[in-house]
Amino acid sequence: MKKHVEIAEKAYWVGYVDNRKVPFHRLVLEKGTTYNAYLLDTEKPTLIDTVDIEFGKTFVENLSSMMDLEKLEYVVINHVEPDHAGGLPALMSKAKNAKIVTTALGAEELKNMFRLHNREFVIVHDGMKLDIGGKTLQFVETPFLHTEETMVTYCIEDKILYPCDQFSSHVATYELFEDLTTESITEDFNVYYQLIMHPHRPYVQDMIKKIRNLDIQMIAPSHGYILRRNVGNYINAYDEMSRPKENKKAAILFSTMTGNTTKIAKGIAAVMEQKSIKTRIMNVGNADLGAVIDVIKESDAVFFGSSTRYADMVGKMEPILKELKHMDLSSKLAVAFGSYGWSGEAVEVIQDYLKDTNMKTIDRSYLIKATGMDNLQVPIRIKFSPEGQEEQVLYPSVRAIADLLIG
Ligand SMILES: Cc1cc2nc3c(=O)[nH]c(=O)nc-3n(C[C@H](O)[C@H](O)[C@H](O)COP(=O)(O)O)c2cc1C
Repeated sequence: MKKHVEIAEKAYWVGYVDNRKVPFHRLVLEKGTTYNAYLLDTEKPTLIDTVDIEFGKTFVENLSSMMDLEKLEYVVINHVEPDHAGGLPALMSKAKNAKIVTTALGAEELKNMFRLHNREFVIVHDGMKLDIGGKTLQFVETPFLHTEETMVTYCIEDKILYPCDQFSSHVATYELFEDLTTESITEDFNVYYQLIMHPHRPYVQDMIKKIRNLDIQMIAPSHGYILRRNVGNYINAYDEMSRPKENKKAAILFSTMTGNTTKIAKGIAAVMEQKSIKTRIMNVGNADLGAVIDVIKESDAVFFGSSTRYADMVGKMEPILKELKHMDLSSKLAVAFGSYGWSGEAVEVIQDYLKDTNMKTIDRSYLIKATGMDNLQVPIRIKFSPEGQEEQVLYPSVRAIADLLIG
């Protein structure tokens, strides 16, 4: 197996090919994968990403046979997950003078994960450039692709984009370059996108806007094939696959005593409409049960809200919820919400009813697994009036739900 491969002048692949069936993110990667790291052998030698934590020692031995690691100036970490940053502990013990180049959040996570508090960090912000002596790197922050701290690195002289997880495929390739394989990589490329990137679809659109103005001749990701033929097609494919689905409909059904839950319902509607979701908002206080059921049937997502009065729901929410378990609603998302004063039992009672239906009932666990974001609160519980709490509690969660709906 080759230990390094030249990909451009003074730029080398120095990764590791893992040809096992690799357990990863609750999946088994049947075709294995690669952990692609790159060495830019300039006046200020720079490494871009490392390999999986399991292969850190082999990686460092390989690099040591190529260079004196004390001369390594920078280690760029695009993404902290241990299948890319996992070689850092082994590397940094030998690369005594190297500075770690990453985002502010990336630095915090790396310090805590690998006990690197005493090492020097260069904190990257969007658009920042770094002269590495003969080549210039430019950094673009791409949050949530794959996790929140993520960025990509572009080498201006070589016109190479190093996007870490983005544009990857899980294949244990020895050819390394897509144009050297006889097999089509389309399925592996698309499956990878669907599994890893699509849950963060809106961020893919943001990333594409940011990289569109770069002259990219090669994409050197951190898993699978390096892309240097029709590179624009791969960027267009991400653009196409991440476009929002149109014509989705939501209904917001609620009961209230004094109007606080109405305000929450209106806040939810505003966010949904910003995402071009056709939204119907309905106080079920005086509504006919049949009419409410029709609205539920024609919606793709339904929010059920009530304030709490003596530890229970108010108004006519209960008869509606009782109907749901007799209906086939398996294609629909369901969300509970409500205003409360101190304990907010109504929201939990709604949630109990929803879990007894075949709707996809969203809670915090569902959202963490679907989006990787841990700052969201669903069911949506708001103490008294939502005014002033929208940006912290209400809007981020509703935006994430809307993105699931149009994703
Ligand atoms: C008669 C009454 C009973 C209430 N009981 C509860 C309760 O058991 N638990 C709770 O968390 N809040 C309770 N609250 C507080 C309300 O849920 C809170 O004021 C809420 O913001 C009202 O929302 P709404 O305007 O949408 O009805 C009660 C309020 C009233 C007036």
